[in-house]
Amino acid sequence: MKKRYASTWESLKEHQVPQWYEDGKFGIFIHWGLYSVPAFAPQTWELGEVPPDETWFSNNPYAEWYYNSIHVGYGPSYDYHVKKYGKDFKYEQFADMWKAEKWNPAEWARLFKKAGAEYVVLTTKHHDGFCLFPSKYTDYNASKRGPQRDIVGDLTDAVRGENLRMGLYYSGIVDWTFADDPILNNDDLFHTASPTFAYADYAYNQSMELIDRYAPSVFWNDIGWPRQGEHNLPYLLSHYYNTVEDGVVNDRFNDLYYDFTTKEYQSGSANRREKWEMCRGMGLSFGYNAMESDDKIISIEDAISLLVSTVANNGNLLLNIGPRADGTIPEEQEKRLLAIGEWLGVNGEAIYGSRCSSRESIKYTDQIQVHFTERDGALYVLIDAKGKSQVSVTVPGLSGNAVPLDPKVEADTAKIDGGLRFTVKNFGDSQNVAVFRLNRIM
Ligand SMILES: C[C@@H]1N[C@H](CN)[C@@H](O)[C@H](O)[C@@H]1O
Repeated sequence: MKKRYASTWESLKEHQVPQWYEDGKFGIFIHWGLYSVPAFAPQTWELGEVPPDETWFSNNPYAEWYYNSIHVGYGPSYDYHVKKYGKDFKYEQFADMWKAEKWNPAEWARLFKKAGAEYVVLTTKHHDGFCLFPSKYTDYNASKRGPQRDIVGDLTDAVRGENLRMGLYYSGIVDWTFADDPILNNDDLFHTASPTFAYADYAYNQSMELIDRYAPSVFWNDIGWPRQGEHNLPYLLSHYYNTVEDGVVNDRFNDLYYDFTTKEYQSGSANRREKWEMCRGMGLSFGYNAMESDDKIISIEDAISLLVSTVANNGNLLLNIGPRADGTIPEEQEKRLLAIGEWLGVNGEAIYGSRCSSRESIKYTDQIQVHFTERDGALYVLIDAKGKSQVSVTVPGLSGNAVPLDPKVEADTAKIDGGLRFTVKNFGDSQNVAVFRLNRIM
């Protein structure tokens, strides 16, 4: 019997995180839209590295913030815009320059499958208010302008065709088509952005539209929910769960409710006793930044380290790609997705369907880290060499026969000082993280 949720916080709190989200571990975030046309931002900091003040917002590394970055009227993006497009060029003009002429959603979906992702989350409306779906509530959308197609629907079909879950991102509290005072600090972000009841109804209506049209497995709201519409949330979320029984929502509804909490780069917190998700771009931006060349984005080793450390601490990794305006995925981003997929192809047994071990991760003085996951009565030991070609570490309190999942890993294990000493001489096809299975949990 399908559970039915009432539009009350009490009823919503009975919702459990579904097994597919606990098991899935790895998703692909996609930021694609008008901002992909200029594809520019200064390469400054990771979110959380510096305070979210005027310096951050006027030197915003997020290319998808291009509208606000030029709207503040000074700074690197403003200077770039004036030089490239001219002072009088309006952001909205990008709506007729974005053609997605080389876009092949089936190709994207095949790549995400090869990357070992279990779910995908696509922006349906970012802060600029441009919708990637044929919304009844605005013509400022991709079926009427630019690509002239239902981007959300076409990708949803392709992703589901590869048996992956499709999630949708919605910019709940910020929409610069309703309120576009320049945002220069977090007070602007949470309090002056879209302050009207009219916008709250708009956000509610569009969210219902997305739920009813696409039944997304993830409803990924961003930044917050319009304060004037908080009373609507129990109905919206119960409608969502009654429509998508195994759907999940994040924690960006004004801290009122969540299935999973979120971290973004260095911002946010993770509690390994709860389900959480780490999201980040491959570089400093979510939207494509043409300045972010191969040497400026996360290395393959660091991406695998991030996946392993996130999963071992009860998180999922939602790694973002920023496609070009024409619909192609930059080669350097594709290279990382394929490498993660190859690593998961060899070591995925320790990742998919695993659960957080009671053993906490260990960081050794030379930065080497050892993480643990558990699954079906086995303990997995994931040794992250952090760039070293050979490592030797003793893991206390372990015993038993440790078998590398990658047959090309050359390693010895020995009982020593009440623990197991692992000496890895060759990481085989496992980049910088060698994984061992112990068939009984000690
Ligand atoms: C996933 C990211 N979330 C932030 C808000 N913290 C957005 O401002 C950013 O553009 C991106 O969508």
